Amino acid sequence: MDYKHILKDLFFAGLKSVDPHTGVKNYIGEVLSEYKTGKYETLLTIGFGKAAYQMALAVEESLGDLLTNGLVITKYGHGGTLKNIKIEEAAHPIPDENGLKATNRMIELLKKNATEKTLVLCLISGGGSALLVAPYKGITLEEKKDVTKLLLKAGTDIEELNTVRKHISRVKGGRLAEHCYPARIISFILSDVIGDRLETIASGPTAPDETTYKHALRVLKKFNLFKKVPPSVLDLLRKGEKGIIPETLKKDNPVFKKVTNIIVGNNKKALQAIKHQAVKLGFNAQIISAELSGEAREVAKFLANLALKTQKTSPNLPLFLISGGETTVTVKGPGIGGRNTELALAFALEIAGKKGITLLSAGSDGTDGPTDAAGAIVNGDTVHKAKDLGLDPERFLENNDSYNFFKKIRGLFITGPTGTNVMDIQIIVVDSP
Ligand SMILES: Nc1ncnc2c1ncn2[C@@H]1O[C@H](COP(=O)(O)OP(=O)(O)O)[C@@H](O)[C@H]1O
Ligand SMILES: O=C(O)[C@@H](CO)OP(=O)(O)O
Ligand SMILES: [Mg+2]
Repeated sequence: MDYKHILKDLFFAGLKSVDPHTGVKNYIGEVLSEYKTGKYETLLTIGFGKAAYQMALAVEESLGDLLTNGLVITKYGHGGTLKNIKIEEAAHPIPDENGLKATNRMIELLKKNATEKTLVLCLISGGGSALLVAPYKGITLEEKKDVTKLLLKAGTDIEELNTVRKHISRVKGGRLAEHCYPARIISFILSDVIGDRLETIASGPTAPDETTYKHALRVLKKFNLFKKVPPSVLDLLRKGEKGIIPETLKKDNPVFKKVTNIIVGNNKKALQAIKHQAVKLGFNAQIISAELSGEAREVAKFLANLALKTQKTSPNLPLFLISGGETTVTVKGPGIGGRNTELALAFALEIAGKKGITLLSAGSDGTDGPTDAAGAIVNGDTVHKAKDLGLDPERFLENNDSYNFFKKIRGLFITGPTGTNVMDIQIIVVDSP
């Protein structure tokens, strides 16, 4: 049986359950009832992230003319036009001038409007760290871009990456909430972080930060970046460590008395919907974890072993094994790829020649790394198919060139931007050999 279409349908069923538009509508009542207490004169919407436009659209549809003003920043190609909320587009994952300008405008907007009588609705989704960009005094945008590039390439996980980003920013690590003070803030958050850690999603602009300058320096040390990062960045972090400049906002800060953070969708919800749909189609299904992390090719080995073992021992075949999370790739080669195509290629090598196992691995946002694919679909024939075409799969993996590998063998899974963003999803179907 060819499971490719079923895997794709299941993936889309998962995405539907974490549609940010629906997520916002599910919780908008909280904003409305707060606004209707009569305490507020101004209702402002701000937002940033890959799902920002979809979230803003839901807000405009729900609140209409109650909205006073708004500005959200999303990734290029993810925007649209709204009546009351201005949509700006900027670069991700490396920030750019557009992001910087839009963020400055957002800070101005907050400065002008933030009073006790203002209710700020803040729409947060993954990608926000790059899109909401305001380097700390003494650091230029170019320097910020350099640090981001270095950290991404080094294979930092999102906690580590954002620990550094939070400490060189005027808006991350709770500092955006400070710009809103004394206004009331309700943040709707679409989580693309393992464990839904508020301080990590989009670098926690409205959440208390548990990390310190010391932690940020530790990250640079761990990845041997002391000599590589711009001196201004090292200098700032060291000043922070010595207490010369203030820390990011901690949980006892009075600013947070004004803030409510609400998660409106996450990876786990998508996995549950996939399981539900698989069962509805008459299959057995099991969620492995919504917290997969680690080097993509290692995670691939773990999943392949699990699938092979399941094939040998489970009485319930065909069985769908569902997982999610966010792996990391330490990019050593010159190739093109993302976490999902890398994982899929490594998985294909592990199950080469075996019958009955198919994997789909894809980014829920529809973009895997700097590519136009969401991920890839592989089975036991993938490696043979490549070899028949004269390709060396191991070589492609070594070069971190998984995108080109799948492009050549037509194994890419392409969806275009999906409008949502809840990390990555793997669905494996295990059938008898
Ligand atoms: N050649 C490559 N092969 C595999 N992964 C890569 C490659 N180049 C970059 N990446 C990975 O892509 C990730 C960024 O992908 P992206 O989908 O934009 O991230 P996110 O979904 O978190 O915003 C980084 O973790 C980086 O390690
Ligand atoms: O914005 C961010 O900090 C992260 C996590 O939320 O998202 P992404 O990995 O998509 O950049
Ligand atoms: Mg992605």
